Amino acid sequence: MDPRILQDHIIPSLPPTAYYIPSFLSPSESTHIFNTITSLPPHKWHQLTHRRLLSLPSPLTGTNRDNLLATTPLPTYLTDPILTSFSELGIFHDSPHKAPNHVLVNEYQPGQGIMPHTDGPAYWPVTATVSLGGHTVLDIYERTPSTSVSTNDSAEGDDSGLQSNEVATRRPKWRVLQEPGSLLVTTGELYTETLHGIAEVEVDEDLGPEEIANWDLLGDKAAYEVDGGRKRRETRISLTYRDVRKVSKGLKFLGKR
Ligand SMILES: O=C(O)CCC(=O)C(=O)O
Ligand SMILES: [Fe+2]
Repeated sequence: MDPRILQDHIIPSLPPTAYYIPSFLSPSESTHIFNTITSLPPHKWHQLTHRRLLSLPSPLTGTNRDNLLATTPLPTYLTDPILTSFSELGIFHDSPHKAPNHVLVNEYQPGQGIMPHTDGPAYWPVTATVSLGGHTVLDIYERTPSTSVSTNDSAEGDDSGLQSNEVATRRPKWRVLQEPGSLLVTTGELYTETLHGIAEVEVDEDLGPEEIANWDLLGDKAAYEVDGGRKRRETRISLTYRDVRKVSKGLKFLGKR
């Protein structure tokens, strides 16, 4: 991470460290990537109960599901122009491969979300999330000794982190608003010591400076103020970029035809 470039984007009220950049992509770049993804054939997707998912270039393998079989590169709609911008910002500067090698693409309809979880040890502790389509609110929970935690392990559809009764009774400690075209980077203590999730609601409420940790960094506050801090969700696609620590090359003969 290059602190000189990113320091203007730190979300100050969160545990160290999260960075938020509104308008990371232009509207036309966002639309292009969104349309490319929504035009993919349905069979490519992994349908989960609460959302659908693509794990690219491939789902993690091995008993701990922590191993990336690097047989194919990431598709260009995920790399161009995003990886160039990441490298200019120095986001993966300290990571083992100096660049992300894995992307989870999550699509959420209004009313869909993801249970609180941690992103886990298979990845270098940096997650860079690009948001496309509609906005969302990421809820962040403090990790307590009694909290049962699982990792996002999304390829298997198991994204339970907190017990469901805990979710009902525990309020998130922080809320981060992710605008269309924005970039959110989570790392450090925030990555390892907190859980994050997205509530299954059709309308987000109480969007304002009191509740939203990155309110002062938003690109378009008016879009959330106009209806008194309420905003209806639309289809949102998130791209979560990570560097998987363990990479194994595919067996060469499998590539030959
Ligand atoms: O959609 C998001 O912004 C969050 C997704 C997420 O937490 C994950 O894929 O691990
Ligand atoms: Fe996650």
